[in-house]
Amino acid sequence: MVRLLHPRGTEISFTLNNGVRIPALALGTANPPESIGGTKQAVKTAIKAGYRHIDTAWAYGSEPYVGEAIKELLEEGVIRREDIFITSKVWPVLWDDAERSLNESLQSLGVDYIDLWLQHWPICYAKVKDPHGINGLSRNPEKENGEPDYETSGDWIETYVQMEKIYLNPSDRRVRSIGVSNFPEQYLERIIYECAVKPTVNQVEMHPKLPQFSLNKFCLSHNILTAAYSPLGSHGAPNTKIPLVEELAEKYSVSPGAILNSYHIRQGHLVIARSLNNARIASNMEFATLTEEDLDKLDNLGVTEPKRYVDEKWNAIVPGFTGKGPKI
Ligand SMILES: NC(=O)C1=CN([C@@H]2O[C@H](COP(=O)(O)OP(=O)(O)OC[C@H]3O[C@@H](n4cnc5c(N)ncnc54)[C@H](O)[C@@H]3O)[C@@H](O)[C@H]2O)C=CC1
Ligand SMILES: O=C1O[C@H](CO)[C@@H](O)[C@@H]1O
Repeated sequence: MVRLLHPRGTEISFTLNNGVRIPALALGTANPPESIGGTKQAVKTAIKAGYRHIDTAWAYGSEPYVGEAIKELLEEGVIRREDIFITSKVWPVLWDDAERSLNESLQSLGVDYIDLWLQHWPICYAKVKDPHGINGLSRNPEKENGEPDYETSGDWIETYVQMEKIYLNPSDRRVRSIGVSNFPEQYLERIIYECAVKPTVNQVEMHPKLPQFSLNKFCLSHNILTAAYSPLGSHGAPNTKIPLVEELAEKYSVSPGAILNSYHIRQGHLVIARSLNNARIASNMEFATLTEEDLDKLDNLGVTEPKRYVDEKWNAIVPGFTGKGPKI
């Protein structure tokens, strides 16, 4: 058994390409609708345990619960606003109204700035009213034939252009940094070529079964940090059951969740893991100083057992996605 003195994942941070410091490990809040109310307690537990980064989005419906947690933590004197880092995102139904997205996120979160604001997907969706949707809009609008209802006249770069305008306005302090999510290399190239502000982060699905070698190489060469979402394999955390991950958890005396998070932090990537369970929130913070050999073995799973878990049918419009669900 290897025992090393080391920090926890929550104590490690990186620097974005605009100089802003970002905590490496975030608590995810894309909780299912039936348990979304548990988000408030999870955020409070996480921050009290040492997490300093919360990942949310306009589309998750979790922002009001994150907001309630932050309000109480501020009132209790546990943290100051500047002690925590909040990431939020613009969903593609607001592809041409980033201003509305930002104002609604700020309102729901009860804060006056967001630390990192991402374009959630390079997609333009039609705006369809839905009283059960997010702030009155359908999250994933569909046509009568069940196909995704894209705004075909839209250009996904419009969202980023609107975001950078807000970020670049010196009298506007609502956003400390901007970035993207689910962007393949060729889309990043277009942003770098056509826009004034290079994204600080590209948040993508990433774990040993989807190590994103080529995208990471591209992002590293452009000083864009990659952030790993669904590190545990999303719903039900299937990656925690991988025998190699269990073996490494035993070797380092940490949980399988901590091995999966450390896999990214050890390589200089951000990582976002979700849980509503106090013990798991705490165990996911542990950090294992995985060796090069361990990392190589984990990377090899991307060759022998490749899998993408987040691949819904409306994603298929983005290069690299099939829209056919988790099996590839
Ligand atoms: N930008 C984007 O398009 C996306 C961003 N995200 C962000 O990334 C976050 C994390 O990704 P998710 O897909 O939510 O999945 P995840 O990979 O974090 O796994 C969540 C699942 O793992 C379980 N779990 C957590 N810790 C565990 C442990 N130690 N042992 C066993 N089970 C454990 C949870 O109960 C839940 O079922 C999201 O909550 C969201 O904030 C997620 C998907 C897409
Ligand atoms: O962020 C997101 O979360 C869901 C999957 O959990 C996905 O639709 C979106 O990109």
